[in-house]
Parts: sequence; C-alpha cells; structure tokens
Amino acid sequence: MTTASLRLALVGAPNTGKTSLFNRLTGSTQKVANYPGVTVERKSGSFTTPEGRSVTVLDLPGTYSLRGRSPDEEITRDIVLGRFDGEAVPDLVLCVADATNLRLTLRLVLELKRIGRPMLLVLNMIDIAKRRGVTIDLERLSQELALPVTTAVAVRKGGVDDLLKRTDEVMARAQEAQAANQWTAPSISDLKAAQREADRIIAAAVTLPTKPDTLTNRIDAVVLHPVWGLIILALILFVMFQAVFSWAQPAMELLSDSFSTLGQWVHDVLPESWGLLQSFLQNGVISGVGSVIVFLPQIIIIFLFILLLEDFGYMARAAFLMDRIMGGAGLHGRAFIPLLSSFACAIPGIMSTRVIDNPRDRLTTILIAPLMTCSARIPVYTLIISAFVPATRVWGWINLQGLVMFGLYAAGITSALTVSAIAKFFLWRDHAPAPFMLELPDYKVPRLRSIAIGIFNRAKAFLYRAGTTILSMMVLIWFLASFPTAPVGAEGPAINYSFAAMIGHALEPLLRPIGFNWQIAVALIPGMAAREVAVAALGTVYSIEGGKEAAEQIGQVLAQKWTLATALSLLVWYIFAPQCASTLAVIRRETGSAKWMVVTFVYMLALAYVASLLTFNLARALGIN
Ligand SMILES: Nc1nc2c(ncn2[C@@H]2O[C@H](COP(=O)(O)OP(=O)(O)OP(=O)(O)O)[C@@H](O)[C@H]2O)c(=O)[nH]1
Ligand SMILES: [Mg+2]
Repeated sequence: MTTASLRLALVGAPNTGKTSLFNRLTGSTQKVANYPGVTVERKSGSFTTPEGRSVTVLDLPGTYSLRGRSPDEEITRDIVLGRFDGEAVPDLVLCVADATNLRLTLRLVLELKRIGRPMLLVLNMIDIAKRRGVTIDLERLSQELALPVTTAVAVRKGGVDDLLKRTDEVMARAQEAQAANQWTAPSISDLKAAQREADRIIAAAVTLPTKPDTLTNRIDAVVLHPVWGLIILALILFVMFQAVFSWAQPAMELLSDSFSTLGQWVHDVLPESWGLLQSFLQNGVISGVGSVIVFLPQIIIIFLFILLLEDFGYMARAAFLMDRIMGGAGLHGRAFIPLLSSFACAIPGIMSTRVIDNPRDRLTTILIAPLMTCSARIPVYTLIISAFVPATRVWGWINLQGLVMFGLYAAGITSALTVSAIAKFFLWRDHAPAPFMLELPDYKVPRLRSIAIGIFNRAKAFLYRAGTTILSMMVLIWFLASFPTAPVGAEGPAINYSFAAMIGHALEPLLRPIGFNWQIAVALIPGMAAREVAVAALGTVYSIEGGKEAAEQIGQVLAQKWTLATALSLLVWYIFAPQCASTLAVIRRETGSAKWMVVTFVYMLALAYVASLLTFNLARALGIN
C-alpha cells in the first residue's frame, strides 16, 4: 500500500448529492441545496478508508457532459482530464448518480469511461428510490457498464459504508482498471448515441414503479401555475419580511439591552482617570460592534426562510416562474439563482453566475447582482426604519415596518431589472437569450441538519465580520472621532475638533444636496469595507458626541437628529450605492478585467446620488421634514 494520498474526484450531473457525499466523507459543511448548480468551485477535503488508505477527495460542480459549456463545467472537465493547473489526474473517478433519475448521469458515465481512469458508480439517494418502488439490478447494471456499482444515502449516518468498502476494493485493483485516455469532445450526435445506449441499459437494469410519484406533480400544478404560482411567490416573500420584523424584535431588544448594560458596566467599573480607555471600550468597541451584532436575529430568520425553501426544492420553481419576467428585462432564466443568492451576499451570487454559459448573459447578471439587497444592508435598513417608521399595523394586521422593508427589497429587484433592460438595449440589442433549461428537482422534506448547518455558517460569517472588519474599522473611527482632543476652553462637543469632523466637514458640501450631514459623511467611507460599518460608525460618532447620555439607543438619537427627508435619502442611497469593496474585487476577478469593476462602481454611485437627490428634494417639496 502506498503512503501517498489517493486522489478521488466526485463527478456527476447537478443535484445528485455530490456535495452531500463530500460532507459525509470528510466531515465538512459545504453548501448543499435542492437545486442544480449549487457548487461552482472545486473544494477539497480528506478522509481515511477502512483499510487505511488516505484519500484526498474533490467536490466538483455538477455537469451533464465534459464539453465544458459554462465556467463551472470547465472546472469539472479540467480536473477530470488533468488539465487543471497544479492538479494531477484523479486516481479514481467517483461518478455520482441520483438513483431516481439515472438517465442523464448514465450518459455522462459512458462519456467518462473514455478517459480511461478507474471508476466507481455510486447510486446515491437510494433511500428515495426504494421508497418509490424503483428497483435496480445492480449486477446487471455493473455488467452492462463494465464498471463497479454501489449505492449510498449521503444524508444518512452509515449511508456511505458500502461506498468506502468498494473504494478500497477498486483501489486494490486500480492498475487493471486503467486505460489510455480516448476522450474527445463529443458532438451532438455522439451525445444522442450515448443517450440511446444509456436508455437501453436503464431498460435492461431498472424497473420503475407502476405508480409514479405524483406528489411533486400535484404540488407543481399549483406552484407553477402562471397566476397562482406568482401569487404564492409574492406571498412567501411578504410573509418572510413580516417575520423578519415581528419575530426578531424580542431577541434584538434583549441583545441591545445587554450591550447597553455591558457598556454602562465598563463605564462604572473603570476609574474616572482612565477616561480614554473607558471611551474606547464603551463607545468604540461595545457600542460600535454591539450595534451590528444586534441584527443577528434578523439575519437568522431571513436565512431560515431561504434555506427551508432551497432544501424543499422550491427555488428552482421560483426561477421557472420568474423566467418570463426576467426575460423581458433581457436576463437569462439561469440568472435567477445567482440573483437570489445575492440576497445573502453579492459575492457568492456573482460566483454562482458561473453556471450561465453565455458570456453576455453572465456579465449582465454580474453587473446587477450588487443591486440585490444583501444581508449587510439589513442593519442599515432596520436601524433607519425602526427610528423613523412607527411600528403600527396597516389594516390591522400588516406590520408597517415590515412593509417598508419589503418595499426596499422590491426597489432593489426592480432597479436590477431596469438596469439589465437598459444594458441590453444599449450594449447588446442583437442578442437573444438562449432558451432556459433547468431540471426541476423533486420536492424533498427539508433536512433539519443541513438547515442548522446553513444557519450556523451564516451566523458564523456574520459574527466573524463583526469581530474582524467591523471591529478594526471601529477602532479607526473611534480614534478619528476622539483625536485631536478639544483645546482648553473650547465650546460644544469635543468631537467637533476631531479628525472625523474635519473629514466629515470636507465632504459635507458634496453630500448636502442629498441631505446628508457630516456625521453621515464620516460613516460612509469606512462603510466601504462592509456596509454594516456605517451603522456602527454612526453609533460611535453619536455616542462620543452625546457624552454623558451616550447610553441612549442609537435609533432614538437618529430620530432626534435627522429629518425624515434625510432618513429616506439615506435608505435610497443604500439601495444603490457601491458600498462594498470586496464585491468590486470579486467582479474584477470573475470578469477578468478591471473595466467592469469600474463600470459597476461608477454606474451604482451615479444611480445612488441621483436617486437620493430626487428623494430628498421630493420629500422636502412634499413638506416631509
Ligand atoms: N433523501 C436523500 N436526499 C439526499 C441524498 N443525497 C443528497 N440529498 C439531497 O439532495 C439535494 C442535493 O444535494 P447536493 O449535495 O447539494 O447535490 P450536488 O450534487 O452537490 O449538487 P450541485 O452542486 O448543484 O451539482 C439536497 O437537498 C440533499 O439534502 C440522499 O442520499 N438521500
Ligand atoms: Mg454540490
């Protein structure tokens, strides 16, 4: 037995459970969801087989063929063929199939055989196949394909035991299983021939139940209905935003009170002569970082909804429903899931545009993804909404704050569609998007474990940001807002003499037309590191300015210091402004040029300024002050 690590690659059609297998084998927590195109990168992990072989396993994007039609499929092709930079060909190709739907994976298996690498076919989701009464003659299948075949249930403990055993067996005979690489890119007629062969093998080895699964069809009859479907989609989103405000409230108040108490405690415990440290801890660290962490309950609720819908299998349906509307705006149906992922954060959203094969369709999607309301905007929106929108109910049952939040999300979506329509009109009028094809997965009962992991990962990322980017920005802002100290005998709050005030006042003339004061100007620049920083920065600036009454809640301070017109203008600013440096960096990486990064920055900034200018002046003209 060799001591060098064996290299194993997970290859298969999209949504067959490759990442679930990867997680089960390696103990990782990579993202799993019930729609095609979740994985768009190569991920590696390791484990040891029962016989003690150490294995490096690669999780790859799903693909129907090695032709490499889109950037994510190219990654899979290059790894499998050994063309990926710094990566040797895999020692074993683990071909993963959905046991309830073998057609497309078997065609891929026939193509993969031409590479001449040792292979093992895994029929995953055998639990579902059994429940539905699908019977598969494994011996016959193995004979027909001339390959070893095993079954697995990636999501169940012990569900990969047989797979591990078979991996050892195959590796022991790996030398014999090798052959020369005869792969060439298949033509359409090659694919058709392979599909006929796959269908023949399925007819020989698989018996389908007499009563096919009708639950998925019954749900789809309602959910995909051209009218009911859209109403249901709108209702789901509506309930989600209502929940974000109503359910999160108690937890947020608890967190907010805890941070105030902590701040007060630090204030009381430290001797008066330690004023600088006192101010640093209370105003910089606790009030700054605390003002962001308070939003954790909202982030958790929004992700609970999104993850449940993803795992249930609804998201691919939503993409299908939105295809017509998106097509009208010049977007490909495949853009839906990347745009939806951008609700979490534009960065994974932009990365998941890799599933779009046409470069123009992909670029349009990348350009508008930052307009979708990412979760970093939630703190900014919530802070301003809670300070200025009364928590009353409209028609007795609709939470007004939730309604405004819904409106802000809708504004983000509408503007994204508009920008796409404009881009299409001016840049590529002659280009018609290719027809949209997406396999609709069967509905599955959401798995508690993967929902929990998803929420945990999101919460961790959020807290990590609070502890790193946001904390370090807060230290900087506290410093800028505290130094230089006020000269002896000076009047007014000391902050008026600080660097922060100097910077803020320098920028103020530019921002006054849109209703921003110098404190907002100070918050916007560090807000480029992460949007939430703006909230924390306002917290720090106002709490230093407030002096003794600093324990007051930031929301109450804003309600006193800003006019409603300013608040509205800032909300609108946050819909459009390119307030995130990491997103710009990812645009540069994914488009391979600085050009599109600059284009995004400029168009979003222009949009933000004009929209805020209109909002502020309109609000004042209407007498809202
Ligand atoms: N019941 C059951 N569900 C499974 C099994 N394996 C995966 N799933 C579910 O199938 C869905 C897809 O799983 P993923 O692991 O994301 O599939 P993937 O092949 O990585 O998908 P892509 O990255 O999009 O190619 C998820 O909802 C999983 O929970 C299984 O063996 N049994
Ligand atoms: Mg995957």
